[in-house]
Amino acid sequence: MEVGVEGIIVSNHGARQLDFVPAAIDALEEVVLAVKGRIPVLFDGGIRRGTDVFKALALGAQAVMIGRPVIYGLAAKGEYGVRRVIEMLKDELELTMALSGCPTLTHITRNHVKTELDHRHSRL
Ligand SMILES: Cc1cc2nc3c(=O)[nH]c(=O)nc-3n(C[C@H](O)[C@H](O)[C@H](O)COP(=O)(O)O)c2cc1C
Repeated sequence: MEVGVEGIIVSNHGARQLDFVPAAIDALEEVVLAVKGRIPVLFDGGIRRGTDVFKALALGAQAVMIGRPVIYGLAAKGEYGVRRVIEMLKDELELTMALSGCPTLTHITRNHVKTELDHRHSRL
């Protein structure tokens, strides 16, 4: 931020280069906490269903991006397949929000998810 960065994408590039790097989802919260809301934090890597979108938003991402799922949709059914993948993610996210009592995206909070770290702290 000191050098003028206007946003951060938390990503491990789909773990394609180094498959032993930490999962992007495990790095997300640390980045969000460091940024303190000053710039947008986006997230990608491993988003496969609406519940994954919900979790990333709960951990503080402003938005998520997807890579392979749209490629799978494209390979299976062309343009229609890409549209279906996006529709499915949207429908699943909306269902997850409804089941979690979140009428809008801004209602999704950190309290909606528990991480391994939370569990570890609760045992101390
Ligand atoms: C076929 C393919 C090529 C990619 N090429 C690049 C690349 O050249 N540079 C890069 O930063 N990320 C690249 N990525 C990673 C994506 O930008 C993105 O971070 C990743 O696909 C998101 O994870 P997901 O596929 O699990 O949704 C590539 C991903 C795929 C599937």
